[in-house]
Amino acid sequence: TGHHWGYGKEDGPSSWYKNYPVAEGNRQSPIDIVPNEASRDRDLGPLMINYDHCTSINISNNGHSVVVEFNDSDDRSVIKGGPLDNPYRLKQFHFHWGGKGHEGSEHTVSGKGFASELHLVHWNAVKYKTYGEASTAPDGLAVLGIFLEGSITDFKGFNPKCLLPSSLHFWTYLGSLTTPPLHESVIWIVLKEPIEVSEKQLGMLRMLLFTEEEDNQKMRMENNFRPPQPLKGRRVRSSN
Ligand SMILES: NS(=O)(=O)c1ccc2c(c1)[C@H]1CCC[C@H]1[C@@H](c1ccccc1Cl)N2
Ligand SMILES: [Zn+2]
Repeated sequence: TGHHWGYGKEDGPSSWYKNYPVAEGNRQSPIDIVPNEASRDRDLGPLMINYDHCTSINISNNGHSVVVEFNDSDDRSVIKGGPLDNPYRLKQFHFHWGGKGHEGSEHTVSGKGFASELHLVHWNAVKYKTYGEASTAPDGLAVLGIFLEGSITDFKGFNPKCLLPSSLHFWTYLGSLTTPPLHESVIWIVLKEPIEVSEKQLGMLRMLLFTEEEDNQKMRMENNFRPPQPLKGRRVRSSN
């Protein structure tokens, strides 16, 4: 199924274009966000996030990240408002992280990275019948990106509701999946305020192992982040 890809020297982000030519497309993610080049857009209403009745199904290691899947058979956990014309259903969340310090997030802010980045993945169930169909449509997915930075506080478990920072101010732009198949189907919403997690929690993410399918040797899963991609004339909007 599909081509093997990873974050190593041979199969990492700089080689993805070979099997996924869209890697060189016009709306690739992540990007470097430059706050004072973002345009404040008064038409951007507030983000409305309702995870009150979210039901997580499982937590798994898909070989590229640790993923928590949710029941998306109805609109119990949705995000709407902001740049979105419809409610988008929560499907899963996962993380990207680095081996140390301020490397590990996918988006950067004026060139500054964070220790990790949480992606809450939602799909447009109003316009599309399945997640798979939405994942290839230009307005099919909405991913909420939240920066994690190391500090002494803990975050309590994986309930996405308590993973949100106090402020829902955000940047938004049209982009793509940050991993193969790199579909240009994501409306990105990146929160300005990072959440704080403890070094212990970050250490846990860094401890996760994944297997190399072929030679089945254990490899450390870290630095599972794609570097920022060319903006190619796209506008980044900012909530007021
Ligand atoms: N980092 S990210 O937030 O830009 C992101 C968000 C959603 C998805 C992906 C990456 C990729 C990575 C694993 C699965 C694949 C995709 C998907 C899942 C199931 C079926 C089809 C597809 Cl394309 N879902
Ligand atoms: Zn991701």
